[in-house]
Amino acid sequence: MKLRRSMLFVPGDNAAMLSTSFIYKPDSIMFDLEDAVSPREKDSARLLVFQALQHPVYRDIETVVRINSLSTEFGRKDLEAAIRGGANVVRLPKTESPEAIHELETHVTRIEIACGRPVGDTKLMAAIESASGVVNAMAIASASPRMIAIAMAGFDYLVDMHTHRSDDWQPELFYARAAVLHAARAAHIDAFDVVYGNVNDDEGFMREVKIAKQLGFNGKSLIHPKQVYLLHRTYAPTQDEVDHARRVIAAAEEALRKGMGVVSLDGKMIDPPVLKEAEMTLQLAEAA
Ligand SMILES: CC(=O)SCCNC(=O)CCNC(=O)[C@H](O)C(C)(C)COP(=O)(O)OP(=O)(O)OC[C@H]1O[C@@H](n2cnc3c(N)ncnc32)[C@H](O)[C@@H]1OP(=O)(O)O
Ligand SMILES: O=C([O-])CC(=O)C(=O)O
Ligand SMILES: [Mg+2]
Repeated sequence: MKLRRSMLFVPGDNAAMLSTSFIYKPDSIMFDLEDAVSPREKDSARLLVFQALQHPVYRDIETVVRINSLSTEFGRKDLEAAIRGGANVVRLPKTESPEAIHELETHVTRIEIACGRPVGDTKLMAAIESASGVVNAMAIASASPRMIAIAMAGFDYLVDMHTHRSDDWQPELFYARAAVLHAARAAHIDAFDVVYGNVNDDEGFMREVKIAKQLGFNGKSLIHPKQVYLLHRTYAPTQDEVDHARRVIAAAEEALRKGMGVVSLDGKMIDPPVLKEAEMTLQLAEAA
């Protein structure tokens, strides 16, 4: 089980951040060449990211590169740098259709062959940032066997929807979160919740982390190192949850020995889905 709770954005033009981001131990590091980099820095950022990808400190951590859209003058050059540099995953921003993934995949395969990487080695993920993207989320999530995740991108999405982010339970994001999550689960890939932009508001960030966890997201895209720690702490099962999961598994094994399909533990039913949930809790605790 590859743990993907935290995917930390690192602006591709920031040499200092590129050289230190691994110390914060996010599950994945995402070097950004898109919106965190101004147009005049795009070329130098691409070179910095190409070099960072090859540094030994990034050998043991999943590296992701957010490229510019292939319809821009930067997209194809970004993709060359990401694949030749050895990025594990390419993140396509503002994805609206499965055709965009097919186009991306054609270029990825061509570049892998050209640079001698095994075909299929580079994985893909898509950020969903518009109403069209949300409506097409299922087709996007299942557009390629290279797809490992889709991410809900709240900033651009809420602009497209003519609204803005609220506090509390965020009704403006509910449909999109649910749609992206269902698409990911149906395609058996991971799902990331939105970036939280106020790095000084831990309480607001934690509110969103709890929503994401409760809905079932694997994790969130992050923009600041302290968000990594806060998120990992919330996603980790508590000792009580681990103890309970162990008791559920023991009860289920006992039931199996006795030939019973369903038993009760502390008055609560234990059946196959309850057992599966307990196993997932232990897997998550072990991986964390
Ligand atoms: C809607 C979107 O597209 S979101 C994606 C694009 N946006 C991004 O990529 C933004 C990424 N985040 C950042 O650039 C920064 O965190 C900012 C600009 C938001 C805040 O930066 P700062 O004010 O410098 O934060 P702060 O002073 O708290 O940083 C503390 C330390 O963490 C480092 N740090 C901050 N953010 C990051 C990051 N994303 N990755 C790596 N290191 C980081 C800083 O370099 C600093 O290191 P130092 O103590 O060694 O000097
Ligand atoms: O992709 C992301 O997570 C961030 C982003 O661009 C957005 O919210 O518009
Ligand atoms: Mg965006």
